[in-house]
Amino acid sequence: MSHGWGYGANNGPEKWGEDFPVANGPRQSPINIVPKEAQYDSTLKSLKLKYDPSNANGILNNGHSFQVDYEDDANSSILTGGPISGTYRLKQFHFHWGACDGKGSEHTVNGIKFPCELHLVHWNTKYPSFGEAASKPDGLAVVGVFLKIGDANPSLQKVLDAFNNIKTKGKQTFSRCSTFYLLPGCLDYWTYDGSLTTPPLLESVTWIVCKEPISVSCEQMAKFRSLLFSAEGEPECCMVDNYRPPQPLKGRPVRASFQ
Ligand SMILES: NS(=O)(=O)c1ccc(NC(=S)OCCc2ccsc2)cc1
Ligand SMILES: [Zn+2]
Repeated sequence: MSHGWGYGANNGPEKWGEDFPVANGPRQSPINIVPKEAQYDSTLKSLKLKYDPSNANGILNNGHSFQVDYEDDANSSILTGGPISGTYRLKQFHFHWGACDGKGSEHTVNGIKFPCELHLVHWNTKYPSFGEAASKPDGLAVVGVFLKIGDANPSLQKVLDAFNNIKTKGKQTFSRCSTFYLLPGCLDYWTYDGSLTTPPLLESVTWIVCKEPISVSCEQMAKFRSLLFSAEGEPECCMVDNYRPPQPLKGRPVRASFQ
């Protein structure tokens, strides 16, 4: 792949292995979750998420998705409990979505795709930085939340209202949005050992996928699809279908925090 990775025919997920051989590794993400095959584990703790909106740094169109970055120099927005031990700091959150409501999520459930999936990215504070943690098997923890079509999501709307300023790759703007309200009411989850779902595809992620989706309206999904992969002045390329398909489980256990 001579040019940067992306989601097109020439640089998409089927080609990533050329530059990132770990793409065919033993613990790649996402996966298809089959609830009946998940093992209930009564020792799994409940998720503890503490998010402080005041350390949100702003929203960036990074050319693959948009992400809301967080100040991660203190334990103000953290994940504890769940399947992890210790304290993981929120670094950013972002989404993956489709060109239509029938696809877009990275994880699937019984082969079902959701129109969108939220990823809340955290790193283990036993390491000095995200970059260090990203190369360790217990370095990262990503909380995945499915979005399903329904009522408009007021918490999401705060992020979408900033979209006119970040239409093209490289644009960023300020937004103070509270991550906490992007979480579902019930925090039952599945968990398994996996990887980043985009290059460099590092196998350092403890995945925590919430069973309960949050809602997003059709109009809000249309707003997601108004962003561009392309930079200002380049031929316009709509930011849609920025998801990697499920990868082989290769014998990994998927545990459930609920019966
Ligand atoms: N979709 S995902 O949640 O698996 C996910 C999360 C973070 C990233 N990458 C990030 S935040 O990279 C920051 C730069 C970096 C530093 C060391 S390795 C990557 C890629 C995919
Ligand atoms: Zn992601």
